[in-house]
Amino acid sequence: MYHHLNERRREAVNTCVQLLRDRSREMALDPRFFSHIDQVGPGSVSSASSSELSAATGITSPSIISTSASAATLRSTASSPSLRAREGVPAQIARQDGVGSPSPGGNVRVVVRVRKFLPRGTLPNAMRSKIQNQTECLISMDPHTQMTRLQAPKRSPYDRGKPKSQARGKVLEDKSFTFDNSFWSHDEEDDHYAHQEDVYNALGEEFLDHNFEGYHTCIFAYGQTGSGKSYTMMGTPEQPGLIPRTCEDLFQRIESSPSPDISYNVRVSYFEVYNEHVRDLLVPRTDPPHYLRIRESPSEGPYVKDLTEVTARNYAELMKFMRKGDVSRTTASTKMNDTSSRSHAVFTITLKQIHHDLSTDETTERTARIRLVDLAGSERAKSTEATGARLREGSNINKSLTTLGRVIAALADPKKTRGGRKGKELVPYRDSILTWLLKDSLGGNSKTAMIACIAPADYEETLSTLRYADQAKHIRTRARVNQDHVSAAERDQQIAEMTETIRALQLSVSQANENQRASQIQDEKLDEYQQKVEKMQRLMEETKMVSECKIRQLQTENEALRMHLKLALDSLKNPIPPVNISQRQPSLGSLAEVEKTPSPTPTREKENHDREASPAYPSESESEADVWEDEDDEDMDASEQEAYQMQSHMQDLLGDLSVFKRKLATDHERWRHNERAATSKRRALRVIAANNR
Ligand SMILES: Nc1ncnc2c1ncn2[C@@H]1O[C@H](COP(=O)(O)OP(=O)(O)OP(=O)(O)O)[C@@H](O)[C@H]1O
Repeated sequence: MYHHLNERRREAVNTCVQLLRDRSREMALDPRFFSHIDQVGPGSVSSASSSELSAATGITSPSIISTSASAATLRSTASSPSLRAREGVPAQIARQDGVGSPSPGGNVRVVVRVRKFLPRGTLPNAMRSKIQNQTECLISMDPHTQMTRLQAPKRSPYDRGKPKSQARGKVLEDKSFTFDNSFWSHDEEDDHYAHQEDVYNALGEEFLDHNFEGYHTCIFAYGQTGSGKSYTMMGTPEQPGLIPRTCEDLFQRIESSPSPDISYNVRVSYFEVYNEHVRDLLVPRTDPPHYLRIRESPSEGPYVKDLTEVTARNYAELMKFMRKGDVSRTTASTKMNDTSSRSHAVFTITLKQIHHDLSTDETTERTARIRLVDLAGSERAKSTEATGARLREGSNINKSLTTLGRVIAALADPKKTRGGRKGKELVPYRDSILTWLLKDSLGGNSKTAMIACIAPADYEETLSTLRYADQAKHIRTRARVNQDHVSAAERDQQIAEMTETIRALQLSVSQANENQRASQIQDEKLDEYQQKVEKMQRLMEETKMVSECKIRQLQTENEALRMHLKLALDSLKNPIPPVNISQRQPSLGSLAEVEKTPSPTPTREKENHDREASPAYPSESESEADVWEDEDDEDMDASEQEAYQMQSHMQDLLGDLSVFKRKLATDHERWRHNERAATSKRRALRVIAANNR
């Protein structure tokens, strides 16, 4: 039974290979591709044949046989031009029906690339000494089998000649691994030297084909620091890497699209994960840095909230955004790399293709996400001799890469990924920001490739990278075409719904504006009223002060009058006893003296004369006592009169005072009443203003 099944499987694969060869010849493929296919010949398909075929073509065997897009998929090979995307897309889009038609995923595609020795002048100090010690290249690659061989370094002189068991250090062995591609970028003199262009042709182009078919893709570069990740992904202006080449090819394909029925929309975002924080690379740096949050949606998986996503209308615009993000990326000079990437950078292009079929009036939308990730390099604190911030960065980089390793290990283990909920929880995506964000790319709806970058002369680091990569080969993702098919009726309904939503939104916006205006008016009124109240308060206080001053003055006056009155009454009650006349009458001698006085006043003279002439004036001979009595009586009358006048004046004053006091009390009461009213009005206005906000 098993044998029979195996036989049938072999037959099917052979048919596929034949089909593949025919189609490939039709398209005049790169000869390297044929040599690759030849490896997957009838003799070699029995063990793990499907995965080898997948390695050779980038697709899995079931899809070759069964999907309607098989012919198109066959054209999407490592070195083929993207004819499928350029020619086939319109037809395919029109042909595809249903929402996100399922298509089998595939294994993560794993390629490895070894870099050259770097010129000594360009090397950081720490690497110079390292390379001085290890000038031999430990890597060899077979372009036919795509095998990468890691040779153990020569044993130390101390251990030379001794049996392995007696050697002092660890016994190092040669190791071999087979990957989907082994890119030899060590010696340009060699025939199989892989330039930047070759890497793009073998991997980037095929992945772009997948994008035009509607698949999400992800290519990430992994490797120790200084191994060539950024060179492979970004490259240099003279030698552009995978990202700029993908951008260029993308717009070339769009611009040469033969179908006028398809419109394209390209959006781009760029972020970095630095010290377990996400930072938008398309917005200017801020101090302190602004980090973004991660959310998870049931349909799209984890995503970065509020990430800038801009539309790029042509290649130049796309490159402008790429450069802008690149400049903003966190890099630093370390002992291992002068421009070491201290963060994981994720460059994402979203390609939307909208095809409208005029004959049926139907619309088909395909959305593909192209994720290109340049990871920070794994590093050993000992090699980098990092301290402080660099050491912290290094440990965070290592933490996320270790988690990535655990995620890869879990995904590669069928026991952990198969089955229900329980199995899924075994993949520790959430243990680092990087793995959480790459969740979909690593184990979900995506076609994914890993580029393992290695240095030519570092046995231990290279072995660890190759083991990592070897494990990743076993991961299967579940990529599907992300396509929405909308009939004319559905589209009309959508438009009606959207129009309704827009109307409701406009209404709420205008309502909000009105509310804002009303609250502004309320605020202005409140301000005005407050100003009035303050003015009134000031006036009241001034009036109060004047009143107080008046009261004080009146009180003083009152006091003075009271004293005066008291004195007057006292003097009335206790009149001054009449003064003895003899005391007052001057002596004759003295009168004589008076007479002798040279110049009596004319008045006195006149009085004397009058007195003599008029009987009304008593003569001097009349008794002096009578004169004094009359004078006393007159004095009494006058002072009594004065006292009465004063008393009545005082009573008037006291009356005025009490009237004034009453008035003051009324004013005070009115002022307090106004104050209370103002306070309650203020409170009411504050409540109205708060309700309006
Ligand atoms: N294939 C290659 N051909 C020529 N030069 C290369 C190649 N790969 C890497 N280099 C050079 O090696 C140096 C280190 O490479 P790169 O900066 O890409 O390393 P990295 O892995 O990104 O390091 P890090 O993780 O520290 O950022 C650079 O000077 C780069 O130009």
